[in-house]
Formats: sequence, C-alpha cells, structure tokens
Amino acid sequence: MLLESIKVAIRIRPLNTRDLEISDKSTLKVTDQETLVAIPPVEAEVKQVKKSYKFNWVFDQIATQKDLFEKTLEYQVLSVLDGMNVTLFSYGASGTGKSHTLMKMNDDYGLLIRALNQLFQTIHNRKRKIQMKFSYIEIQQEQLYDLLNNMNGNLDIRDDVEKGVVINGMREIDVTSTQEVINLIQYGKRQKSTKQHEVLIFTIYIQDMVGQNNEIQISKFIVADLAWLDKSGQKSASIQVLNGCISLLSEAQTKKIQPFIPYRNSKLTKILKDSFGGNSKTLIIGCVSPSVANYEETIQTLEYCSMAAGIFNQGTIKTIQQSNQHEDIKSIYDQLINENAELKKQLNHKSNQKPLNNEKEQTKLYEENIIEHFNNEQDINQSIFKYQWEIEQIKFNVNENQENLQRVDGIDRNSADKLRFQIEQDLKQLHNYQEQLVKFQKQASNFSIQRRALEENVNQSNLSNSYKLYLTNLIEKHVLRVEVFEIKLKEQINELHRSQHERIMAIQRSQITLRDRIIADQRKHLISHGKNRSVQHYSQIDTTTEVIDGTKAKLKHYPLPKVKDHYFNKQAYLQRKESPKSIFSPRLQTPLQLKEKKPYVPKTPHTKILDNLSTPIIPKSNPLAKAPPSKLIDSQFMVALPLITTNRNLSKFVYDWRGSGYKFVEDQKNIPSQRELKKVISSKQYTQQSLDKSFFTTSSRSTSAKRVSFKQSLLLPGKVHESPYVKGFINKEIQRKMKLKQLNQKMMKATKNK
Ligand SMILES: Nc1ncnc2c1ncn2[C@@H]1O[C@H](COP(=O)(O)OP(=O)(O)OP(=O)(O)O)[C@@H](O)[C@H]1O
Repeated sequence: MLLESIKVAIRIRPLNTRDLEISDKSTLKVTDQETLVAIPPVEAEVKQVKKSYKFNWVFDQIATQKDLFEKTLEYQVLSVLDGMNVTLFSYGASGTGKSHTLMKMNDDYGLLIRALNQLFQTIHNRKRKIQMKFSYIEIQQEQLYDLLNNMNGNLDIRDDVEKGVVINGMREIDVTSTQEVINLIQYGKRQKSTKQHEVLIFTIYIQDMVGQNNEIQISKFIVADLAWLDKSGQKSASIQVLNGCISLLSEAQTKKIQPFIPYRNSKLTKILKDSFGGNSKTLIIGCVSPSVANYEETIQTLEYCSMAAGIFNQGTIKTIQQSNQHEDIKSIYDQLINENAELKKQLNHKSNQKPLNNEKEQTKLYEENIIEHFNNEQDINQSIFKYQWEIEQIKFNVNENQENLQRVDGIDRNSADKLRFQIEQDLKQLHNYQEQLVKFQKQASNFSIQRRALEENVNQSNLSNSYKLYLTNLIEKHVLRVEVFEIKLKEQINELHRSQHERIMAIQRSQITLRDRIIADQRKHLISHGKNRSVQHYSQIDTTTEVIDGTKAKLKHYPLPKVKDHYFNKQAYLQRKESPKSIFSPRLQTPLQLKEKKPYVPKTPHTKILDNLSTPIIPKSNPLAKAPPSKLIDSQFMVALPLITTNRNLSKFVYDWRGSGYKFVEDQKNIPSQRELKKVISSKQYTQQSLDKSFFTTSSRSTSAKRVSFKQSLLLPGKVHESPYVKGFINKEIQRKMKLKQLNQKMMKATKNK
C-alpha cells in the first residue's frame, strides 16, 4: 500500500465580455506557481478579508492547455500502465472552463485527448500485452445511463473486492487509438442531455508476458466532467454529496480518525469512491472565474479544492490472479483478525464474570497507549515509503532525461532546454525528499526501544494475568501488522523497479530497431552510389569491396558514431557479421527525427563560406544543372556553390560531395573568403594552371577516369574555376549584358536628341 495525496491544480479562466461589462477587476491574484490570493470585491461584506490558498499548481489566465498537461498529468497518467488507478476530474462553478480544460476535442486539445495520445504512444512502445476498454456514462438525476448503449436503462453500481467499483451491464468497447475514442465520445454526446455529469472510464488490462504466472493487472483511468448545476438551475445534489465527502475526509486526515464517509448517498460519489481514500492517483482541476460577479462560487471552489488537496489515497496494484506471496500475507492478516476477535471474546467473557472496573479502565489506558504507538509507527513507515518511492521515481526520471538530453543536445535546442530545466527541478525535489526521508528514518530508529518499553510497562503493572495476556497479545498483533505492512511496501518498491527496468528495455529495443534502420538506409544508399563513382578521394575513409545482393559494390566506412553503450547493443550487431565500422549514422537521431528523413549535412569550413553566398537555383534544362551550381564572379571565373538543382540524382550526388567535401582540399584552413576570392581574381594571380594544380593534387596518381574533373561535374567548393562547361553560360551572360548596354546607350541617345 502506498500513500498518494490527491493533487489539485487551479486554473483561472480569462475574463469574458460579460464579466468585463460588470468590472475588469480580477478577484484572484497569482503570487507564485502554487499560490493565489483571493481579494474580495469592494461591494462584499466588510467581514471578508484577503485569503491566500496553496495548491500543487496554480495556472493563470494565460496558461495554455499544453502547459497544464505537461505540468500536471503527463507523467501521472502513465501510472495507469503500471497497474495504478488514475482519476482526473474537473471541479468548479458553471462556465468556469471545466469542459474546455478536460474535454476540448479540436484545435487546442484538452487534457483528455493529450492523455490518450500519451497512453497510446506508450502502449505501442511496450512489449506487454495491453488492452484498453472504454465506457462512457452519464449521471442524470441519480440515474446512471450508458452513453454507448442507449438500450441500457438505469445501471447499477456495486463494490467488488477484486475489481473495486463495478458498474453492472456497462458497455466496454476495445479501443486502440485516440481517434477511436473521439468517435465514440461524439457518438455518446448525441445521446447525452446537457448539464449532466459525464464519466469516461478507461479500463486497462495488462498481461505480463514475461512472468510465469500469467497475471493480468487491471487498472482504470477515470475522467469525470462534472456539472455544477442540475437541469433546474439548482446546485447539483451529487456535487453537494461530493462536497460533504471531501470535508469529512479532510477532517479525518487532520484529526487522524476513521470516519464514515457517505459515498453511497450519490451515484457520483459511489463511482469516485476509489478516487477518494481509495487506491487511486487523483488529479483535480479546480476551475475558477476571476470575475467580481462569481466571487462567492470562486471561494467555495477554492475552499473545497484546498480540503481535497490534503487527502491521502492508498495506492495498490490490483491483479486478477494473486501471486502466492500475496496469498500468504492475506492469510496471515486474516488469522490476526480472527485471533483478535477471539481475544476480545475471551476478555468480554472474563469481565462479565468479575467486573473489575478499575482494572478495566487501566487496561483501556494501556490499550490506547499501544494503539497510538503503533499508529504512529505505521504513519512514519508510510511516510518513509512514500519518500522512498518518490526518490526512486525521480532518480529514474533524472537518469532518463539525462540520457535523452545527450541525444538531443546540439540537435534540438528547445527540447534540450526543456530537459535541462526538468532535470534541474527534479534534482531540487530529490534533495528535498532525501532530507525528509532522513528525518523520518531517524524517528523510525527508536521504534524497537519504544516497543520494549511498552511490553515492560505491561508486565510490571498490577493487572491480573488475563489482562496482561490480552495486552501483550495486542502488542504482538500490532507488531505483526506493521511487519505485514512493511512486506507489502517492499513488494511495491520491487514492482516499481520491475516496471522501470521494463521501460529501459523498451527504450533499448527501440534504439536497436532504429540503428538497424539507419544501417539498412546507409547500405541502400551506398549500393546505389558506390557503383557509379570513385571513392578513391575519400583518402581518410576506409573503403572495401563487398558483394551485396549479387552486385559488387565499393563501400566506404565511416567511423562509428558515439553512442552510449547501453543504448547500442554491439553484440547484437556483430552477430549480423558486419564490421561495426561500416555503420554510418550522422548522429543518433530520435525516432521522431528519423521520420522526417532530413539529409544530414555536416558543417564544414566550406559550408560556412558557401552559406554566405547566395544560391542560384538552376533549372534542369540548363547545361549547368549537370554541374554543381556556381556563381559568376566575372566573365572568366566562377565559384562553386552548394547544390541546389531540380535534378534529383544530382542533388543526392552533391549531398555526398558536401558531406565529405573537405577531403578534396589540401589545406582546409586556407580556403579564401568571398572577398579574398574577388581580390585574387582581380589581381589575376590565380591562373588556370595553379587552380588545376591545387585541385588535382590529391588525385594526381589516379587514372583520369577516376579523378575529379569538370567533366565529372565536380567543382571545388569555394574556389574559382574556369570551365568549358560554363562557357556557354558565360557567353550568354556577356551577350545579355552587352545587349543591355546597347539598349541603354540607345535610350540615352534618344533622350539627348529630344
Ligand atoms: N482557459 C480558457 N481559455 C479560453 N476560453 C475558455 C477558458 N476556459 C473557459 N473558456 C470558455 O468559457 C466558456 C465556458 O467554458 P466551459 O463550457 O468549459 O465551462 P464549464 O465549466 O464546463 O461550464 P458548465 O459547468 O456549465 O458545463 C467556453 O466558451 C470556453 O471556451
């Protein structure tokens, strides 16, 4: 069992035109990300004063749906795939944006759609067999209707020991994508009357494919969009019951008592029973209006929400087939309960025989003392567990985010910044929790001494033996109860480790698939290009000849990219009988980026220069399209520029050429800038001969067929050339300029004559 406090986020909606007609003043002031102050309007009663409220999150008028999702639900909702129940509901007066926040299904999606996207994406990435079923119901004047089956009349709710709250006869439809759910909601909405509570239930069945005992975990994601008023415009009766339950639970929490909570008084609270005080991670979005006109309702919402924020739930993971260990614990527990009942019976019997009022009262005092001690012990153990759990989770998240950061750093600045921020926040939180944990552990270390003191007190008392026996048994019972509880907590932590491990495995699997894809892409690419072109020039890159699919192909081997070892299973790759050197991955890309399939163009000293030059786009019909495009500097020379042509083959070719362009140049550092080039050209220092020399030195020993030449349409990037290929172009250009000059002269003459 783990304790999980109900989380509450407050969202303030913007003032609308109706509000502005009354006043443009806001009654709410957000002071930080967790606090807001309610300022009574001037007309309000004198008694009212400013009041500050603290929640898990406060979102002001400008917060977006995305902000809300990322901060509140994004990670929490994934617990449902680890067997926890998750509940999300909105709470607040009419028109405060409850449906907008939860249910918006177009443009700026609400939390539901975002959560579903997240869930389905994760389900697709996981190896376990996960099935999701969707049910959609409406509560209308204490009657429950199935919106996916209008043949179903008023449905019945019952409590099931294994499955929790169950709605008899409710239709459950298998869903595999967000779109399917949207379609069903749209269908359901047609059956729905306005101003009613609607509840969406997603039941998740998870089969453990790895374990031997074939367990199926069941968990629920419940989303409730509540109506504040009923059809007659009165405050909904179910909301009033809900309010009652919240205040009783909150009171119980502060006074540490076990009260009776009237869940059964309304259908809504019956359904939400597990979400309050049950086994659920619950998130409440309290929606409020900042308008002067809605002040009363706003205060009501804030009061109930802050009460709800103090409630703790007990999270347990439910499985259909319990494991043996679980059975053992259950039987120990049952046995203890029976023993206790038996002892009580014996004691009653004895006390009926000889009423020993004084002794009885003394025993009662001892009893209270013992119970208080063990309640304290249990509370502290629960807190220790809660912090251990959170610490484990944060550590895992930090690790995961740090690895993600390594992958996106330098590629996607936005994501990297976001990750860095998240890591920083998590580390702060981690530090905080570790401090708390130490505090609680210190308190826990005194427990065994205190237990012994209790026993000694009982033994040294003047009580008769039967009372002493009762009290020592009581102590023993509680010791066992605490031990059973500790076993359960350890089980929970083990479960957490197991699910974290599974997540890492899933990531690794996707990394391997990704790398296989990169390798396959590269091979395809090399086969189609390796045949037509010499690879001699890549002097620093190894080349080999291999027979691939019956074709002899020259492959160039690029160095292996740096990838974190555990993300790259070298062993698995070597078993494919290839040298790891032959993989060329420009950079390990995230699966998302791979989808876009952007060619990777590394920044070389050339691209820096070339990027500064404007890039002409040359049509296919132009003879120049066969060569990498160039820029005319004067009638004799041109500078080679980076691609771009409409010819697909060429652009691929040039992409290769760009990718390794610096291999052609002897002295990379001395590539002239555009200004320097112009200077050189005007001083005519650069002759055709010197150009050729610098151009061909790296391939001087190779045959003319292989060497890079103008005939093969390759130009030296950033250098100046004279080429027969550009002659036609140049001549045309000169002709055009001359024509223009003649035309100008004609015009000038004509105007002079006038
Ligand atoms: N944060 C927001 N940003 C922009 N518009 C909002 C926001 N919150 C609410 N609105 C708008 O205010 C109007 C009322 O919102 P909505 O219907 O969601 O309220 P509600 O609380 O669900 O009301 P009811 O209880 O009557 O169903 C809608 O037109 C909605 O688009």
